[in-house]
Amino acid sequence: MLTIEGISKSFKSLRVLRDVSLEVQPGERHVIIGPNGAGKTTLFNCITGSQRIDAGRIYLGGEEITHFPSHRRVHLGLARTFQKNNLFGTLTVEQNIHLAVAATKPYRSRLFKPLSRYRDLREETEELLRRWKLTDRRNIRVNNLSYGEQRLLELVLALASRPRILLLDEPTSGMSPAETLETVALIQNLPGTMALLVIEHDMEVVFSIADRLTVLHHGEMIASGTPEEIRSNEMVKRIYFGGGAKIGAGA
Ligand SMILES: Nc1ncnc2c1ncn2[C@@H]1O[C@H](COP(=O)(O)OP(=O)(O)OP(=O)(O)O)[C@@H](O)[C@H]1O
Repeated sequence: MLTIEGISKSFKSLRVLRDVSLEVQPGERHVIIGPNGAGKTTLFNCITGSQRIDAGRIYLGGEEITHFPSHRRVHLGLARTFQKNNLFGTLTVEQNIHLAVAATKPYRSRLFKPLSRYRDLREETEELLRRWKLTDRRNIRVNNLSYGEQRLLELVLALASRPRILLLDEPTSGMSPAETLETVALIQNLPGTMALLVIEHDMEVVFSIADRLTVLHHGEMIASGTPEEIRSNEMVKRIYFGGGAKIGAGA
C-alpha cells in the first residue's frame, strides 16, 4: 500500500530523517514509535507531501508519488490527522463533516450552490454521523465539545475521503483514560481493508493496535518488525527504553 525507499530530510544543517525505508501492507496496522524529536511527524509530512524530501522515493499502491502535491495523494487514498486539531470551531459537528465530505468531491468549487442541495453529500454526512455515533451530537458547535470528542471528530473527518491508508499522529495524546479507550476501540473498528500508519507514545495503545512496529531514533530507523520482535530487540531496549526496560503491556 505504501512503500518508502531511503528517504532523507534536513532542515538547514539539521538532519531529521536519514535513509528511512518502510512498507505498509494493505490493511496493516503499522505503528511508529521513537523519542521526542526522532523525526516521526516530519516523516508523516514527507509522506503526505506537505514537506519535500531531499532524497528517496515514495510509492502509494504501487504508483510513485514522490513529487505529487498533497491533494493528488489524497485522491489516491491517503488521509491524515494532526497532533493538534484542525477543525472549524464555530461550526457544528454536522457542518464540519459536511465540509470534509464536500472537499472530496469534484464539484466543491461551485460555491454559488449551497452544499445542502447536494443529496450525495447529505447522505454521506448522515452515514458518517450514524456510523460513528455522532447523530445526537450533530448540532453542537465544535468549540463546545470536550478535547477528546474533538480529536475523535477529527479522525471521523479524515475518514470522509474513504482512505486506503490513514496516518494518525498521536491519536490519543492529551486524552483521558476513558477517551483513550474509546479511541482505541474506534481504531480497532476501522475497516480491515484500510491500512493505518500511527505515531503513538502510549505503549498500551501501541500494543493494542500494532501488527508491525517501526522504531525511529535520531531520524534513523533502528528496528522494524512484529510487536514480539520489537519487544525482544536488544538494540531497541538499549537505545529507546534505556537498558533493561520492559516494552509494552504484558511484556
Ligand atoms: N519546519 C522545521 N524547521 C526546522 N526544524 C524542524 C522543523 N520541523 C521539525 N523540526 C525539527 O526536526 C526534529 C524532528 O521533529 P519531529 O516533529 O519530526 O519529531 P517527532 O519525532 O515527531 O517528535 P514528537 O514526538 O515530539 O512529536 C526536531 O529536532 C524538530 O525541532
